[in-house]
Amino acid sequence: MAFKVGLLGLGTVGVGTVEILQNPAQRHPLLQDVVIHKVGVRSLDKSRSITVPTDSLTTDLESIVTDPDIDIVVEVIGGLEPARSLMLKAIEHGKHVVTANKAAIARFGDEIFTAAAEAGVYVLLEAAVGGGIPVIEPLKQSLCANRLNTVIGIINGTTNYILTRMQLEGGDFADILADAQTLGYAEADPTADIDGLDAADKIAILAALSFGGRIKLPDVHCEGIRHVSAVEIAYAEKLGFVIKLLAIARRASETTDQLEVRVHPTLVPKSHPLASVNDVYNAILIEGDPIGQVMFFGRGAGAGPTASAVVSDILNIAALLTIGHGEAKQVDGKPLLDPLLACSHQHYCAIAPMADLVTRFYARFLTKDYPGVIGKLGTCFGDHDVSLESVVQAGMRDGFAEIVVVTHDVREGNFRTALEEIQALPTIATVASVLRVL
Ligand SMILES: NC(=O)C1=CN([C@@H]2O[C@H](COP(=O)(O)OP(=O)(O)OC[C@H]3O[C@@H](n4cnc5c(N)ncnc54)[C@H](OP(=O)(O)O)[C@@H]3O)[C@@H](O)[C@H]2O)C=CC1
Ligand SMILES: N[C@@H](CC=O)C(=O)O
Ligand code: NA
Repeated sequence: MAFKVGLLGLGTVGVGTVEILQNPAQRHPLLQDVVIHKVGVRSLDKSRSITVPTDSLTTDLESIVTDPDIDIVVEVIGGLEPARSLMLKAIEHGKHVVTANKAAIARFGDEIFTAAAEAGVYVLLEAAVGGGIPVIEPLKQSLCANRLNTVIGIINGTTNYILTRMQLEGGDFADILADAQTLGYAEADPTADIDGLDAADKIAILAALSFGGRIKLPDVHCEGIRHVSAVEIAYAEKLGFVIKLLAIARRASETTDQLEVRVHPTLVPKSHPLASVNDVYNAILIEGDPIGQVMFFGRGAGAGPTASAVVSDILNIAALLTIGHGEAKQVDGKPLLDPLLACSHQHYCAIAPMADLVTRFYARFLTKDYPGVIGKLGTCFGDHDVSLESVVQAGMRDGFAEIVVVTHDVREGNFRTALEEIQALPTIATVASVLRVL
């Protein structure tokens, strides 16, 4: 039995996918039953590192998603449109969909999964989060017996690559970003990586799967790495931390159903398992009851790793088709979907305001070098219940005394109010940096 794939996109991930499908030896035998029927691209003239039959290449992507011969549409063009419309049309035409497109799923997941449930088809997205790391399928299946509490991840390969190289070798941000683009890690528009938007899309998807409800993307607090300077990386190092762009989703407290869902650069203690996740590697640490902590680690971007996830989704669908998806069990004339593989959440999760977040903070101040400055800082913080774990007067910078503070766990709203008062003190020249600490 041959299952026909319509591939939308032949860029980094599309090429990686073709490479696996064209080389089935020593992989799962089911791969031999999967054939690439058509490939949709923007330009027919572009030179490609792989060869596909010229009569399968087309710029008419609509003809792929409506082709009655195609069983599975693989969407790896990226972006919002026409990716959204093409996926919806494929579903409407009874095709299963595999996508790596976290941006489209994070924004249009409701519409896409509702349409898929209506049509009795699967939309699988293992490649959309953590590239090659299996994390979507484990959340849906292997971990489904757990009450999950926390998901913390390094889930953007480009920023992890940049931060790692900044930490290890200094180096110019723009040059390092250019390397990440050459290696195929970055999005078509790398601001999605640098400003944390790609990680926000991914944590919204992970939170929805972990906590059983949809997430409104604007509810995800999102900060990127533009303001992480070499100075902060050096201070973090001295204090026993590394700086990572973390994406965090967790229950805000035992007593409410509210979640925290946020992305921001974070000082991570060097002893923490996420601290040693470097370069393009991603890792997702999940905590649940009764499993405790479990961590997934691997390459979060790049052609081969991402294609590994795409092809595993194709094979999952091929396996279901092999045993006769839709032929045996039907409800209202529609094929019954495996409830552990399909997405069927209806309600939206409530997200706690950032002001209520309880966390540690790092802050760096430039002050006039008068006696009593540290005391004034301490008083402002103390007035707002912000207790300090360490205060270091580190030296002079640009004629100002540099003071670095790390707090205990405090309420973010209180910390920000104290910071406003501190900023207004005549002795304070600048609040040079504020970062959260894990
Ligand atoms: N790169 C990575 O490491 C990862 C990427 N992803 C996701 O995978 C998806 C694809 O990424 P990637 O492979 O890097 O992207 P690329 O930019 O490398 O490739 C995009 C492909 O889609 C084609 N394409 C784009 N728009 C259109 C259009 N309107 N009509 C026809 N063809 C179009 C392009 O055609 P042409 O070649 O003719 O220009 C190209 O072949 C994205 O959603 C991305 O977020 C997920 C995980 C990792
Ligand atoms: N641009 C993304 C690619 C994978 O999703 C990243 O850098 O992680
Ligand atoms: Na994955």
